[in-house]
Amino acid sequence: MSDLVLNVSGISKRFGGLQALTDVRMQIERGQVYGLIGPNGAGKTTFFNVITGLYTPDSGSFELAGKPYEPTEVHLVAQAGIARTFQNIRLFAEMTALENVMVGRHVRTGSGLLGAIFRTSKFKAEELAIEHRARELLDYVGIANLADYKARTLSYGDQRRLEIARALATDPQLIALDEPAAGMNATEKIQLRELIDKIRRDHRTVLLIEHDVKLVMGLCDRVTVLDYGKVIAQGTPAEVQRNPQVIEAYLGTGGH
Ligand SMILES: Nc1ncnc2c1ncn2[C@@H]1O[C@H](COP(=O)(O)OP(=O)(O)OP(=O)(O)O)[C@@H](O)[C@H]1O
Repeated sequence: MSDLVLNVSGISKRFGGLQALTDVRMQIERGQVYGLIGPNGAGKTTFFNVITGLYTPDSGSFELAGKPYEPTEVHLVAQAGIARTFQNIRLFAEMTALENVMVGRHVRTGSGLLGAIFRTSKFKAEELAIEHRARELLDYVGIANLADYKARTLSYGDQRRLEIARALATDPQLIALDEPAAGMNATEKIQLRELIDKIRRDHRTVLLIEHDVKLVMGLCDRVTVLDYGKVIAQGTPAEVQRNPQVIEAYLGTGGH
């Protein structure tokens, strides 16, 4: 039996007169790197925003790891098990790399505000554990040496790695990466690819929106192609690349 992490059924979203998503369906299995591609304005970001609670869909439903999942409020999304990065990096610029990851980890801890105020022993032990895990994650994404630097001083590629570390810190069922390769140079892209590969080898599940078709085709297990908010193809990269609708709508334009 397949192990579905995210089951998307019939998601539609309209903005005024614009139908941004129409009946989008998708099934993402555990351990997959799943690509979502499409020309500009196809609805990729809208879909991300729907699964991460920023927009409410007009119709359709989700199941996350077999349970109904209603992303109604942004802060509940990480708790439910979806972590994301953003097209325009959103780190806490004045906090260190380590502190940024620790913030992500706090989603999974319990001693709460009173524990923090009174600095209970449970709170202190928990903080130490959080710091330990955050350091492990910085090491995992390859920037352990930058732990004490403010996020804003990191290179672009390292800031993207830090965002991924922060997302992983929430122990997500699904990590959603919104154009992680945007603005990266060739070397950074190779490193990013290696990192996503490693994340998959560790049996984590990744949803990837990306304009870099080469990266998507080389990395993803399955791909969904959106055009004008509709799914026009779904399958392995090889299947999708052969699909005439895809060639016409997207790959044929050569512009992405
Ligand atoms: N908040 C909004 N209000 C109105 N229209 C919106 C809103 N968000 C997105 N849209 C419209 O919905 C359509 C899909 O946009 P979306 O940003 O999801 O596409 P995309 O595939 O992510 O594009 P890109 O590759 O350019 O980022 C576009 O026509 C866009 O103008």
